[in-house]
Amino acid sequence: MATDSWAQAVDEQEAAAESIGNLQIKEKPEENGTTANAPDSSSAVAKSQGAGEKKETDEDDKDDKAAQSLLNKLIRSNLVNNPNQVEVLQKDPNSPLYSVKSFEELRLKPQLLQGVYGMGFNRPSKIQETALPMMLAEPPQNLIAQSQSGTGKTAAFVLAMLSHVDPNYNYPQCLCVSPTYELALQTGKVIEQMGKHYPEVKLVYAIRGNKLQRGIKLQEQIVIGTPGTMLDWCTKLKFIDPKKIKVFVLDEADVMIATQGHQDQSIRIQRMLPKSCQMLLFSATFEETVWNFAQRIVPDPNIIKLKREEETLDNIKQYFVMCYSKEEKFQALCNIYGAITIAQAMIFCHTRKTAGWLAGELSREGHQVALLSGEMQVEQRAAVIERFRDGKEKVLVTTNVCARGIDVEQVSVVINFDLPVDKDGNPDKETYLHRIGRTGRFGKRGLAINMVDGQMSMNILKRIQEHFNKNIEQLDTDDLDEIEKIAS
Ligand SMILES: Nc1ncnc2c1ncn2[C@@H]1O[C@H](COP(=O)(O)OP(=O)(O)OP(=O)(O)O)[C@@H](O)[C@H]1O
Repeated sequence: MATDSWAQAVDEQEAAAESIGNLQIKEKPEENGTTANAPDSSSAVAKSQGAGEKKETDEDDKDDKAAQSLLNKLIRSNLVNNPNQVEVLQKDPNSPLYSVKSFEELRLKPQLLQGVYGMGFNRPSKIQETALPMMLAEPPQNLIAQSQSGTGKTAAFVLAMLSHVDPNYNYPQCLCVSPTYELALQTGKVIEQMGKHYPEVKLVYAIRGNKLQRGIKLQEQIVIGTPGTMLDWCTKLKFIDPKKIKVFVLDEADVMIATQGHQDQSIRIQRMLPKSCQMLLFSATFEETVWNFAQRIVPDPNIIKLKREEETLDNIKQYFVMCYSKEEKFQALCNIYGAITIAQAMIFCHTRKTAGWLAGELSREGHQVALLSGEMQVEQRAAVIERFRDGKEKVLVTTNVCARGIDVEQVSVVINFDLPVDKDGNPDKETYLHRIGRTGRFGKRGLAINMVDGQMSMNILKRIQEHFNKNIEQLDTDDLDEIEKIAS
């Protein structure tokens, strides 16, 4: 498919594509330590956007934030190392700002300290250094915290919730709302792990499918769930007495506001809570809409921000190859593979169809190829990325939507089989930078090869080049000596 016709191809694909709204997680939370009243997984599996809510657009055109966020959680095993400094805006600028370098300084309950160390945490992460003293202060302080995924936000608010509950009282004291069932489950798992040595504290999931008998009052101290069910449990069903809530956490605020209705439901829950209740809101990004929402949820907040480390194109050698069809592009790719040793490469295509075709052709050529495609469920996608990250496959072919926001650290070669363009056919510079660029963390050199297949894509390439003011050299893939040079 020529790049020029991509928009049409996407349209066709969208018309035919199935929604990926049925992302499912099968596992049931473990029941050791902090006890979880999890619903039967077969009945409780809800749609990622909430059962019954129709997704507005199809996968190839939609930035499915909830799925991305979940994927990142599933494949991440470590803290993201961010060299930036946290910015702190205190409610009361005159009060001293505490920051801790160890968990001991927080004077946690011994059971919780044991839980924290049991999870392998040696010291607080950058965001935790400042957020934890604020959250654990007396009287408790409200907090809005923004930092990219993987910087330790979940662990921080879980520790705050576990510290504030009183296990002697058998009623809900902490509410935590998450945008989807799957994200709620992930947080629930962290609560269970961290509360492993604190079995008196119990947890229940307020999610569609967890049907409780009418008239009951919850005994669990922590309720985690999606906003709609949580609201019903506080209002119509009265399983929770909102007046007794001490801590209210709103997680993944940026994902939350992407779903119509979640904002209103969250605000309605918040309005029922007592003035003394501690309000905590977390977000990976902080655009205007998130900020407006955050201010409605959290009165008199302290604010902590940790800026994302910017990617750059320094240290990246960029080339383009002139072709006239996808077959020629494939041939050029084979020539490159024939001439240089590529440990691992990521190849980006516009559509699932091209990605599927290319993966098939490459594997016929004997390459170990992994394909990341939109129709896969989120867990399958996580498994593919994990295998690739572990080096089990050497080539990962994907569409941009699938791979957006995912860092596969060791990849030194990125191939744009199709150049990234936005819906209007303009160069998508941000995506280009994200695909090719590197942060200080992976400061090693990289190689980027762009496949151009006509005048239109040549124009796009020129605009990308001008924007970044970095030269993209032409590569003649029929000349083996020339290809060899790029690897040196
Ligand atoms: N202090 C710490 N020391 C070591 N590892 C930590 C620490 N805090 C959190 N982690 C680990 O780092 C990873 C990211 O943490 P966490 O999930 O809390 O981040 P997050 O900012 O909430 O990101 P996301 O929203 O994507 O989950 C997890 O694997 C977590 O177990």
